[in-house]
Amino acid sequence: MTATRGLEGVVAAQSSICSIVDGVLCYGGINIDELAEHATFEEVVYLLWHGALPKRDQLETLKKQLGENAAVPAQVLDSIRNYPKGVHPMAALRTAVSSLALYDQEAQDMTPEANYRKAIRLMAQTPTLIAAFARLRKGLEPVAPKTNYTIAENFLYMLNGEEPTETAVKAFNVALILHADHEFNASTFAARVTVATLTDIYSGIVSAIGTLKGPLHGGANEAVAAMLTEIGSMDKVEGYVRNKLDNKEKIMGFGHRVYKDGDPRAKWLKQMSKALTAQIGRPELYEMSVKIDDMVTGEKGLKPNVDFYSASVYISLGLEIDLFTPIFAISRMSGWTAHIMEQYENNRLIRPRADYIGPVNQHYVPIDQR
Ligand SMILES: CC(=O)SCCNC(=O)CCNC(=O)[C@H](O)C(C)(C)COP(=O)(O)OP(=O)(O)OC[C@H]1O[C@@H](n2cnc3c(N)ncnc32)[C@H](O)[C@@H]1OP(=O)(O)O
Ligand SMILES: O=C([O-])CC(=O)C(=O)O
Repeated sequence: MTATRGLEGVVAAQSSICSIVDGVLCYGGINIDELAEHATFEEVVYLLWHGALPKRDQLETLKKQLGENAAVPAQVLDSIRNYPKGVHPMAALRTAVSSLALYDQEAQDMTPEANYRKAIRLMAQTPTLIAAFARLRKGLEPVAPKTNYTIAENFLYMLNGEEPTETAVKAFNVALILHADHEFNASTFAARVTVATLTDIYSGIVSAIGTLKGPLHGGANEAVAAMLTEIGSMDKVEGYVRNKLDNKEKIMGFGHRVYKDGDPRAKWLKQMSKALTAQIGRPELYEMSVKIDDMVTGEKGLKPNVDFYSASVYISLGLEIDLFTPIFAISRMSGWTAHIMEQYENNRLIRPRADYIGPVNQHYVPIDQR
């Protein structure tokens, strides 16, 4: 038995949710470019969950269900009040989502209908949990969600306690669409492995959140923002990047396990970064990003992934850096729940083998003889 490091190139299961073929990303067979240009995030959620775009009444029903389920149980909100203020919001989200299960009467109901209702609640409540923690840690009261708002509107509204601008909602909607699913990425795979034991949907989502948090995955967008802050100005870009490359250190937001010729989502975020940084009067954030991109692409042949330009987009939207990965989680909740439901539909335990390379023919030695 020979191991494939990091399971590179291993096809682990069949799926009908999302495809990456020759660098083209599609949800339910629809190119991400068309969705980014025309769709709403709610349409994409429906597409991932049902395999087809919703008709008008189906979309209205889903929006109503999401709006009506956005408020979180009071017990969960109260427990968030007691979280240490300095913890990372992804750690807070991991615990908060886990605690949602404690107050969900249907948590252990494994019927497809109950799992679909839980997917709706998870999708609807994740933005509320994140916004509540983001406010409580600053000593501000949480803002209750509005039942008639979209996910993008509601999150920005709950976070800031004021009506979001049309520009912010539009940009946020596109960012949510672009991050919604990505076949067997690490966090989705973690979720599928977890629920393949036939445990509950919340357990799968907690695994996924913990997995997304890492800097090699979703956490990279925060690392990119930290890098832009550390660099600070255009004249420092070259020295910074050269130093990293010479020391063989990774530059966050570049490279990808699947895309070797560029991430199709990055061009959208690059375009948004250009427009939004100009609008807030900080074009240097975009210019520094482009210079880093040119150097890393030119010298290492590594292209920016979805996390690279999303950093300057989110900074432009006035979002705090440590909320970037939780925002990714809001979007990816749609994909995680879609994959969990697909896994349940045709389940088999996921259990690979290890290529054992440890010692053999050893014997038990009594403790005082070791
Ligand atoms: C939503 C997402 O999860 S997108 C990915 C977000 N993660 C990042 O942006 C973190 C930075 N990027 C990386 O760490 C990697 O490119 C990953 C994790 C995305 C992909 O990893 P892998 O497919 O395992 O590639 P791996 O890490 O083996 O890299 C292959 C080679 O490219 C180099 N490399 C890969 N990414 C980078 C990078 N960002 N900066 C510098 N060098 C890099 C590696 O050092 C390695 O070089 P070597 O062969 O000389 O040792
Ligand atoms: O697919 C991956 O490995 C990582 C990624 O881009 C994502 O999860 O969006």
